[in-house]
Amino acid sequence: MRNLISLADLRPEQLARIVARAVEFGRGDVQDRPLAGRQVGVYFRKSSTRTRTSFWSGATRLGADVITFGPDELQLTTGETVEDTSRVLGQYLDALVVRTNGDVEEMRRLGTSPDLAVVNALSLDEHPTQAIADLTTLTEHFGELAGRHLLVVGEGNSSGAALALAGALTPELRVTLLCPEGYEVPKTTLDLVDELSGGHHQVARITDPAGVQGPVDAIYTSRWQTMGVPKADPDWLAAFEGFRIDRDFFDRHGGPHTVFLHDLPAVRGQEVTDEILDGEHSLAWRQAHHKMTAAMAVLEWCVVGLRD
Ligand SMILES: NC(=O)NCCC[C@H](N)C(=O)O
Repeated sequence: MRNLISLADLRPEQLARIVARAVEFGRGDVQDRPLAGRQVGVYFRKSSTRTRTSFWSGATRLGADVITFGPDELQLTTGETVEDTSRVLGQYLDALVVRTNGDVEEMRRLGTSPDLAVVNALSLDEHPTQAIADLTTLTEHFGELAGRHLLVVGEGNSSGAALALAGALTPELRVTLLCPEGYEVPKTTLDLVDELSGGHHQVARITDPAGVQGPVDAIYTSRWQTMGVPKADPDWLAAFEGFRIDRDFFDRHGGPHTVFLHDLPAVRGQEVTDEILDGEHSLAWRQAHHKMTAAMAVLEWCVVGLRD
């Protein structure tokens, strides 16, 4: 059993292998049921449309049985420790897919049972399986990531942090994080990017849209209020002026072959216009499909290992 709690735990070749497997699943390449007889728990403390359903559906397609837990259904809510929960659930389950209000460190405590593979399906600070779905979408579309330039626009939230770490593990991919001042990817994540890559990466951080060195190959955005939670500053919207992905932004920083990605859910008209989200350059809906192929590749890697 192997956890997938942070992309920082993966070696570059492991990430590449998981993405390649997800691309295979995207071609409908599921010959057998590698998780037959396995039990996968899905424990979500926060709302989810894509991640919970895609893990559930993906696990079932791989032959596993799935049990789901709502936010208040485990004794964690009544004070049982995270470690004790892990020790017990490890005796029933092979994997536990978790979305919490906590950080990666809390998830690591849940991942202490050697018999239970814990998968981070979004923590406060990172969304690793989203980044795997994103790299899968880009790899499927472009054939390879080498030489491509991904522009990540908006709040430096859990998806942005995961993409920064993905950039550290994929030095052949250029990743520019364009986040408004005060809403950037945390410095701890950027330090981790340096550490993981030994300084050999193409992850850059800017706060002014005029600083984008385009045309880029992919423009990615995410809703501005992470998990729909209102921001503390009543004037926060002012900081995001110029960050909406509309036709003008797309034409200024993209080209005829540039694609658009969004982790969804979208707040239409805010971080992206309908024209772009539904337009011919949008891969956002295919990207949503790859939530499932990524989930399948991650579960297979965690529980039985990927075959070469
Ligand atoms: N695709 C997803 O997993 N969406 C969940 C929300 C992620 C998004 N960045 C948000 O925090 O709003």
